[in-house]
Amino acid sequence: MPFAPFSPFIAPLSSRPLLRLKEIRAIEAVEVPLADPPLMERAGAAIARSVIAHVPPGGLVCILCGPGNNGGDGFVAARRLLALGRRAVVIGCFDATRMEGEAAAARAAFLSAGGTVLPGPEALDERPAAIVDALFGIGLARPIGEPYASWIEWGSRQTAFKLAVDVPSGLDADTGRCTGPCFEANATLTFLADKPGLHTLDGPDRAGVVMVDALGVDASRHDLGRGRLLGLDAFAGHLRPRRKNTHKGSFGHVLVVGGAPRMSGAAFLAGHAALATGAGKVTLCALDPNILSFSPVHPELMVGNAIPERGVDVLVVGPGLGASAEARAQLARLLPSSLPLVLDADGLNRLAVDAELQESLRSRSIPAILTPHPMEAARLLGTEVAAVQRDRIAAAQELAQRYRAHVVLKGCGSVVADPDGAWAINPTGNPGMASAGMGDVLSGLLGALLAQGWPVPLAARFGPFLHGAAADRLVAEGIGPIGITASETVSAARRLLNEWSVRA
Ligand SMILES: NC(=O)C1=CN([C@@H]2O[C@H](COP(=O)(O)OP(=O)(O)OC[C@H]3O[C@@H](n4cnc5c(N)ncnc54)[C@H](OP(=O)(O)O)[C@@H]3O)[C@@H](O)[C@H]2O)[C@@H](O)CC1
Ligand SMILES: Nc1ncnc2c1ncn2[C@@H]1O[C@H](COP(=O)(O)OP(=O)(O)O)[C@@H](O)[C@H]1O
Ligand SMILES: [K+]
Repeated sequence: MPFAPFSPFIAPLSSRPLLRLKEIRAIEAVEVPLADPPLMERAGAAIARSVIAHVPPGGLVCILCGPGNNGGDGFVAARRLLALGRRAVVIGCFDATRMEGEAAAARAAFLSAGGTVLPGPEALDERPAAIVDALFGIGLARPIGEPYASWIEWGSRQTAFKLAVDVPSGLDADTGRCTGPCFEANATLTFLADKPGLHTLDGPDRAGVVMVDALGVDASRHDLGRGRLLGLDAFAGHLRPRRKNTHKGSFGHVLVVGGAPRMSGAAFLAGHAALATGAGKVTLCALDPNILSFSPVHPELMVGNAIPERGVDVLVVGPGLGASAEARAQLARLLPSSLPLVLDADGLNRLAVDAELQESLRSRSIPAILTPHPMEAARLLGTEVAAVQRDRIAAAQELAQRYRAHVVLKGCGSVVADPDGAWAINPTGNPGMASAGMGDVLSGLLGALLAQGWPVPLAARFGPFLHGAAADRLVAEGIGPIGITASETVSAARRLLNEWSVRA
C-alpha cells in the first residue's frame, strides 16, 4: 500500500519576479558576452550540485541532452559530475555537426573527459538513480517529435530523481502550456530568473519544485517586466494585529447581492466567508423572494430581499445571481456605485453580453475586482476557453484593460492582472479546490479584505493567496485534496489569517 506522509504546511514566503521570454532573452544578450566563467559553465555546475544533493554516490545519473544550449548545460553538468567521481552518461542522438558555439564545445569537453553518449535509453544496462532533462529549454520552437518524445515519456516514467533544466522539455516557459510531449519532473532548476510557465496551467504538474539560480547575474540591473510570483512577504505590511479600541464599524459592512431561487447557497457561502475573514457586518440581498430571513447555520448574517439604503462599505455581486431581468437591474444599479466592488459568477456572465453594463463598469471611480474562471473569462473576451488557456497572462491582461478592472483569472496558478499592466501568479492552492462553491468563498473573502481597508490591487492578490493557502493547509493536515469542501476552506482561511496577523 503506498504511503504518502503529510508534509508540514509552509506558505510560500518570498515573492519574486517572473520573467517572460523576451525579458530573459534581453538579459542573456547583455550578460552572455560579459560572463566569466561563462553562464553555461555556471548552469552546468548548478545542475551538478543539485544532483549531488539529491542522489547518493554510486547511483547512475542519466542526462538527456538536446541540440541547443539547454543540451549544452547538460553536457557541462555531465562533465562536472564525472570530475567529482560520480557516474554519469548522456543520451543524445542529434546531428552533432549541427551543434554550435558553447553547446558544441561543452559536448566536446565531455567526450574529451572520457564521457559516453548513448543513442537512446535502450542502450542503458541499469536503472538510473537520476534523470536530468536537458533536451529543450526556452528555445523550444515547436512540438517535440521523435526520438525526443519517446525519451521524455521514458524519463517521466522512471522512479528516479527527475530534474528539469531551466524548463521541463515541452513546456512553454511563458504560458505553462504543454505543446506536445512534456517531461514530468520532481524539480526544475531554472536560470537567471523564474518563469511564469512554471507556475500556471500545466506548469506546476510538470515542473515539480522550482529552484531558481541567478547564475551570479544581478537581474535587477535589467528590465524585470511587471510580473511577480506571490509570496507572503508581499502582504506583510497589511497583516497586522487588530487594535483593541475598535468596534464592528471599524471593519466594514459587506453587502452580498445574489442568491436567486435555488441558488441561495452561493450567497450564503460568500457571506459566511466575508464574516469569518473579518468583515464587521455582512448583509445578504437575495433575489429569491422566499429566502429565510435568517440563516439557521449562520444567524449572524443579515438576510433580506432589499439593498440597505445606507451603511454599506463594499459590494460583492454575483454569487448565485442568476440571469433574470432583476439580476440585470441590480447590476445596472450597483455597477456605477463608488463603493469597492467584487464581481463574480453570474454577474460576469451578464456583463459579458451587455454593452451598457460594460461601460458603467469601465467608468467606475474605483476599479472593480473581477474573478472569472476560464469559461467566464472566455465569455467576457468573446472567445473560447482554449484561447484563454493558451496564454492565461495575456487573457487576464486583456480583460483588465478592456474592463478597466483588477482581474483574478482562476484555476491552477491563478493570474491576477491590473488595468495598468502589472500582473502576478498565485502559487497557493491545490486540486481539492476544484469543487463547487470555492469561487463564492473567494468572492466573500475579497469583500472582507476590502471592507478591512486593503487597497484593491493588494486585495486582488491576497484573496487568492489566502484561499489557496487555506486549502493547502487542509491537505497538509490530511483533509484533502480529495473532498475538501468550500466551507472547510473558510475555517482554514480564518485560522491562517489570525496566525499571519501578528505583530512584527
Ligand atoms: N543563452 C545563454 O547564454 C544561456 C542559455 N542557457 C540555457 O540555454 C537554453 C536556451 O538555449 P537555446 O536558445 O539554444 O534553446 P534550446 O532550449 O536549447 O532549444 C533550441 C534548440 O532546439 C532545437 N529545437 C527547438 N525545438 C525543437 C523541437 N521541438 N524538436 C527538435 N528540435 C528543436 C533548435 O533547433 P532548430 O529550431 O533550429 O531546428 C535548437 O537547436 C536555456 O533554456 C538554458 O538552459 C543557460 O546556459 C544560461 C545561458
Ligand atoms: N487545481 C486547482 N489548483 C489551484 N486552485 C484551484 C484549482 N481548481 C480550482 N482552484 C481555485 O478554486 C476556486 C474555484 O472557483 P470557481 O471555479 O469559480 O468555483 P465555483 O464556481 O464552483 O464556486 C478558484 O479560486 C480557483 O483558482
Ligand atoms: K529542459
